[in-house]
Amino acid sequence: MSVNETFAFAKKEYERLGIDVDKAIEKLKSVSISVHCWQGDDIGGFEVNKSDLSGGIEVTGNYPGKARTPEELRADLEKALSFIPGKHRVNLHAIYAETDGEVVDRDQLKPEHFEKWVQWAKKHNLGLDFNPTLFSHEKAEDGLTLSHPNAEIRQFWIDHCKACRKIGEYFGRELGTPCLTNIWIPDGYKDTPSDRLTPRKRLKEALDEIFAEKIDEAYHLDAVESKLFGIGSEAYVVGSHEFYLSYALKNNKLCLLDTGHYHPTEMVSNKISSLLLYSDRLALHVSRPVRWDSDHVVTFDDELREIALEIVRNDALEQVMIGLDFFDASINRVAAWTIGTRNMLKALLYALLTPNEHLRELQEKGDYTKRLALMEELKTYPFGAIWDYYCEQMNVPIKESWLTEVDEYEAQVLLKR
Ligand SMILES: C[C@H](O)[C@H](O)[C@@H](O)C(=O)CO
Ligand SMILES: [Mn+2]
Repeated sequence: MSVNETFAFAKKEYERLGIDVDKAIEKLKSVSISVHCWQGDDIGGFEVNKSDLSGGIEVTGNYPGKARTPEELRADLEKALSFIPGKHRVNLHAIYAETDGEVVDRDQLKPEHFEKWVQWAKKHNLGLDFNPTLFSHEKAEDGLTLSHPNAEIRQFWIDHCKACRKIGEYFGRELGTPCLTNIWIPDGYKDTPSDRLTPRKRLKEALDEIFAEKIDEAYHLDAVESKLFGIGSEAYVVGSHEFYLSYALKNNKLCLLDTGHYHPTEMVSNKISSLLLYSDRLALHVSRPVRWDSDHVVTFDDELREIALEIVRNDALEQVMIGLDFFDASINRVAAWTIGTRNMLKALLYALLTPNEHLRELQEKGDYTKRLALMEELKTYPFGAIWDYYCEQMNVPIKESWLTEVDEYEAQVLLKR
């Protein structure tokens, strides 16, 4: 059967549940996912004086062909995006600045250092998001940055974050879509602290200074990302979930929830509706923790579907800024982007094809039998036929056919690096 024939059959199945399939597809077309550049080069960046990866995050694997230059990284991103339906965004880090061989320290970064990224984004109709990089630097060697007891080091990182907000604003003004600039810091202690409050006071003061300059939200939004622990900060992280949730609510910033940054049984899907009650917007780093914050490639698993269902059933596609955050160096990196981003979009389509109103009514009248039965039966509805049709409509390869092109790209480009 052709894609259209299987689609026609599947569409009738969903219409029987009262789903407007065409409307669901149109809605999905409007969703932009922020694709993280750092999967393409194992969070290396392009600084003249590069430091080793630090900050308590790990990239494992040594699959050949990672991008070594901005041009290679942009080419790999273009290749991956050619397999991903829809119009999306690319999420950059400050270490991806292009300074033409000049040594520019992070507190001195300027919009001009990202001009090539903006020209590229314009050419490919992409939005850009941004992150200050408060790791992989000599001034972050002891694992402390914005909360550091040394005022000079703290000021360096405050100035770096201030510079990054201006770069984010530049992205927003140039591209006509607000840039989300997300601050994550590695600050914490390996072992039991003797004082949890003082570092958090310093972080709060640092953030207050960083955000003192108001930037038009038409061009720029601020997010703060919490964490539970890192390698070397197992006992205590200054920027905990409670800290940033409170800070974001009190200062009207976006709280960014990374799905790898909570206890293994603590689900981000369970948090979204609570935040939506108190904040206009929130942000996500969708990742897949295996045993710890391992940043595995996102798969089409229960939690991904549940996150998508929470966003869709609460009509929050405009309020939740969906970013991805995984870095697997054990597989082809173009394939990693493709798998993870297509899965995020699949999960959103799955949620858009779910009779959410009917399920809500079943819950409200206490019919938990039908609620469970229907949610389970939906898992074997012909969702894949709708996804294939969507991919074909969006001129991207259907099913695993994109792998052929990835193999060719690997042979002709990646393995020659
Ligand atoms: C590279 C990112 O800033 C990083 O992954 C951060 O978002 C994070 O999740 C750290 O664990
Ligand atoms: Mn993250």
